[in-house]
Amino acid sequence: MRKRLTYSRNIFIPVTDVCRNRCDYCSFRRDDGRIIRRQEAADLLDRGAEAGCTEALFSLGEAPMEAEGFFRLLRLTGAGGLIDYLIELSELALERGLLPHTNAGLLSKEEMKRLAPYNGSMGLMLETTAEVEAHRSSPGKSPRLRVEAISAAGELSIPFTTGILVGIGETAEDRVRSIQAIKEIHEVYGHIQEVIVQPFDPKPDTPMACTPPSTAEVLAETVRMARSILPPEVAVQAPPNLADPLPLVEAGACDLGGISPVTPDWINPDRRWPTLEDLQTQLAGFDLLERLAVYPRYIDLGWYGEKTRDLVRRLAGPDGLLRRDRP
Ligand SMILES: O=c1nc2n(C[C@H](O)[C@H](O)[C@H](O)CO)c3cc(O)ccc3cc-2c(=O)[nH]1
Ligand SMILES: C[C@H]1O[C@@H](n2cnc3c(N)ncnc32)[C@H](O)[C@@H]1O
Ligand code: MET
Ligand code: SF4
Repeated sequence: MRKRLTYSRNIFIPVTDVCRNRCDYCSFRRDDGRIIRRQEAADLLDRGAEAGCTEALFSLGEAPMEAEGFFRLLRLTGAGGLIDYLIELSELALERGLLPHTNAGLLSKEEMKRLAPYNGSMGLMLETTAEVEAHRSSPGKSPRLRVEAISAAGELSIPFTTGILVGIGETAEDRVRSIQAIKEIHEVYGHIQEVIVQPFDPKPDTPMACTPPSTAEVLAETVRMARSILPPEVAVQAPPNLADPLPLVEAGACDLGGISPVTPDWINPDRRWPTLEDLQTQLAGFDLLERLAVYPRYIDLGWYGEKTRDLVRRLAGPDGLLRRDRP
């Protein structure tokens, strides 16, 4: 049988680039940040729906409420608070047939509990369990806090995406420890649907502009290590806009993550996603299958937001992937 690779057709909605952290590798965060308005989000979501997308990835700076000036930006939207606004945006996505997946950085357990009903799944990158220089101005990248937040999502039975960022000053042993930490959390709660092996990509005008990214060999070795440590039901994801996917798939990655036909990857804006036709060519010999924001196993378990239930039922086929003959 040909090997199967999954991906999700998504649209990337940058909610706000205001962030309390300052990661040395990040070019997404802005001092003079902005917030997306309802109408802008609705227009993007309309375009996503038009292009056949099934997932809306909402990403934003962490705890923007703690950053100066955000209160004024949020007031422009008329929303009562950040979580209220994220819920409203999720509703706009659901109305258009897109399943929300939110990665907002650290959220409290109470915040996750409020937002989860409107999300197919949620995400938070562990990044690394090591104390790295790149995170010296990012209190929210504390490994302990990230492990606690991923665990809290498990207590809430939220299907979860996490991962490691490779090449930010961690060692090979640190990468093993990071993957082991994810495995241990999953052993307790069983909610980790995928682990992203995300290569650091240098950005101009950031403190890490001149830091060389990891080599293809290190990335492939990291994927192989992750595949050997994580249990088989946890997918290893390799984003195809940041590195040649073929060696990573050969090393054990089985998912390509979100691929947006409409929006750029706002975190890596100069790294265009390949088209599906490109991927079919690059990955000849593999079957590319479209999945939803929530993996089949969690659809079976009923572990997805209750407000997403009708849409999940409409989109999912008998195998839990995207239904081909959609009504
Ligand atoms: O928890 C998540 N982290 C996400 N992260 C991390 C992840 O590394 C990716 O899926 C891709 O890297 C695409 O570059 C993103 C980072 C990006 O630069 C772009 C998209 C995403 C998407 C997600 C996501 O869906 N969930
Ligand atoms: C959403 C995720 O994007 C990742 N991220 C942030 N900046 C970069 C970069 N320069 N290169 C690669 N990934 C990055 C982080 O891992 C974050 O958690
Ligand atoms: N700011 C969050 C984090 O780094 C979400 C992704 S980066 C925009 O965890
Ligand atoms: S990576 Fe996320 S947490 Fe770090 S500065 Fe960028 S937006 Fe903030």
